[in-house]
Amino acid sequence: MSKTNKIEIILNYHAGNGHAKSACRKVTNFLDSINLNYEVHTTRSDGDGIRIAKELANQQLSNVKIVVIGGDGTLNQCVNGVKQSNFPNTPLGYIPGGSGNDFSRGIKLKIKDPVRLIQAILSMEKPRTIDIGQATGPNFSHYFINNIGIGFDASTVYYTNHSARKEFLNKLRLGTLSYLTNLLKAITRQPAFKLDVDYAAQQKHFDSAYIVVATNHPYFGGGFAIDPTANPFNHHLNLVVVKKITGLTFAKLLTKLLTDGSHLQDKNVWHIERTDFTLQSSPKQFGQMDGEELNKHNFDLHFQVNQHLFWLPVNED
Ligand SMILES: Nc1ncnc2c1ncn2[C@@H]1O[C@H](COP(=O)(O)OP(=O)(O)OP(=O)(O)O)[C@@H](O)[C@H]1O
Repeated sequence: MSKTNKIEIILNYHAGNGHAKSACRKVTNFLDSINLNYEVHTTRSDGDGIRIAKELANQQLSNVKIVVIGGDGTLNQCVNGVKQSNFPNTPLGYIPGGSGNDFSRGIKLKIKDPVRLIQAILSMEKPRTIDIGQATGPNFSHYFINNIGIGFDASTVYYTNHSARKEFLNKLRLGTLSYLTNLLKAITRQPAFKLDVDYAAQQKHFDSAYIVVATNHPYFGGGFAIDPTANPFNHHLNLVVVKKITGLTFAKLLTKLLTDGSHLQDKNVWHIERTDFTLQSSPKQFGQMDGEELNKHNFDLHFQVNQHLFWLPVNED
């Protein structure tokens, strides 16, 4: 790629409770200081990230880099927008500005400062290929950057989004605490449900699934490593199923998950790493995709690993 002449910024100023907005200001001040042309496209409502990214990708402007500033939900929308465009391989740059930022954690993005990151993005000659997930089913077809969860973690996302304390805790930069307090609420309310998994010509049935997460990298909920072995560069997705357990057994498992990741060895946890698998769950449960609510459904989804090109300075190790 030759010299970048313009940066098209897609900004969700709402993300991270002002964090994305302030990151964008730092980036645009820097771009002004080096006289590099840019345009800021702000998302105004749900779904805008898809629309704006699709429109920009369709323009196929040469010597232009598209850079997303927002949280995981915004990046999810922009990836889906580009994939829906006539040029689905259009690379995306990303400056994390959300409250959870699980994608940047999962790909081990080391540069945190927005100005240093835009400098690194500008200096990249070739985009980096990073795994993403793809989930398809009747009436559903989406790409995801982090994970899709059914049950417990999705209930936690639901209660967090509908909690009056979320904004307050986010203001204190305590988004993870907000997630944690609502996790306790989900423990008391999430029922067990039936789950069928099809993978590599094998079937596995669960009568009492409780946490089900198909994931591209280790993290969900703002830094909890649901599967420490997942790797966004190995061209596989991981699936973690935790059976319904209660009381002290659950408390012990949760402690393992929150501390050293040894929960994967627990007899109540099942996990696989595959290029694709199918999940069917019933009755209706909450779902989440990259931290965004999917509402309640009987899920019937085929998962497969996919890739996208990113202007992101990351390595596999
Ligand atoms: N102008 C806007 N006003 C309100 N909500 C918006 C606006 N633009 C986008 N959104 C919504 O913001 C949500 C995405 O937020 P995002 O995930 O990027 O930030 P976050 O939740 O702070 O970060 P993270 O997911 O990393 O914790 C989406 O639901 C999207 O529809």
